Amino acid sequence: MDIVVPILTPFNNGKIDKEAVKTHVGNLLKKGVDIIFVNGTTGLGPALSKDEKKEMLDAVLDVTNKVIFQVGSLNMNEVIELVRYANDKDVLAVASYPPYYFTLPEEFIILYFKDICEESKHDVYLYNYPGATGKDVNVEMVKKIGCLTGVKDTNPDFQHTIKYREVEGMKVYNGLEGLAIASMSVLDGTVVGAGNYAPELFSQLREYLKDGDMKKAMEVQLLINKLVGLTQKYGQFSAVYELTKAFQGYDVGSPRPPIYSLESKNLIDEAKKIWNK
Ligand SMILES: O=C(O)C(=O)C[C@H](O)[C@H](O)COP(=O)(O)O
Repeated sequence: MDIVVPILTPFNNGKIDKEAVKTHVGNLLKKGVDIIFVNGTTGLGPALSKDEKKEMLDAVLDVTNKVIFQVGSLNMNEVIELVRYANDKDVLAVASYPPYYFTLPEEFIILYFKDICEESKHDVYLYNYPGATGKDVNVEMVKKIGCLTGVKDTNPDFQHTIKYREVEGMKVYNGLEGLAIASMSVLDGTVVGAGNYAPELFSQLREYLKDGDMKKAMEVQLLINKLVGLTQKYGQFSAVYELTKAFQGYDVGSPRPPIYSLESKNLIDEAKKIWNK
């Protein structure tokens, strides 16, 4: 039952604040988080330069090697450079979303992941996020790619996620907070952006599941849903920064445009009414 957090990327004056990264990672691990997913969606991965992606990896590795390093890009030279960079590092895996924006034949997506596997000394995971990339790398494609050993499926269709279990030995996660209770019950765990600001809730959820207390587990899941729903009302990728500061008690800088900062006291007031931590 892994709790994987796609860590936010803390910016100060447009630059990555490495000390804030280290403080945040250290706190998350103390609160029961098992793995840090670097350069994911919550981490604004697609909006980072290749050097910033490396910077984030190095900052997190200063604290832990329980890292999945997301390397996806539309520039294959950058993807390969990031994979090679990770080859010299101690990480659990590299991961990538499929090439987005362009309409591509299935064969090109298969070749993309095969090229990454060819270059990587580490396990290679799929970050499947059809809602954002417009591509669904389903279990049939995963079988054709033949070298992926893990998947984070950000997908409200839990049947779709479960189908990856057909691939022997593959680590399977779902990336939606609303499915955390299901992911921690029958998958290898959950990947949750809300884990940045409420790691305690996912740890609590896991304990209740381990104890077989489904009533309490569902209560925590419904509380998580309320918090995530609130962030979506304000703009979830900006709200994560404000809620992390409010609930975890340290500054994590701000997002960077086009993900603009939120200056909203209402968000914090409403969030504290939901979760009186
Ligand atoms: O941030 C990441 O990298 C994650 O893995 C978690 C989810 O993939 C994203 O938070 C997107 O979630 P939604 O926008 O709510 O669909």
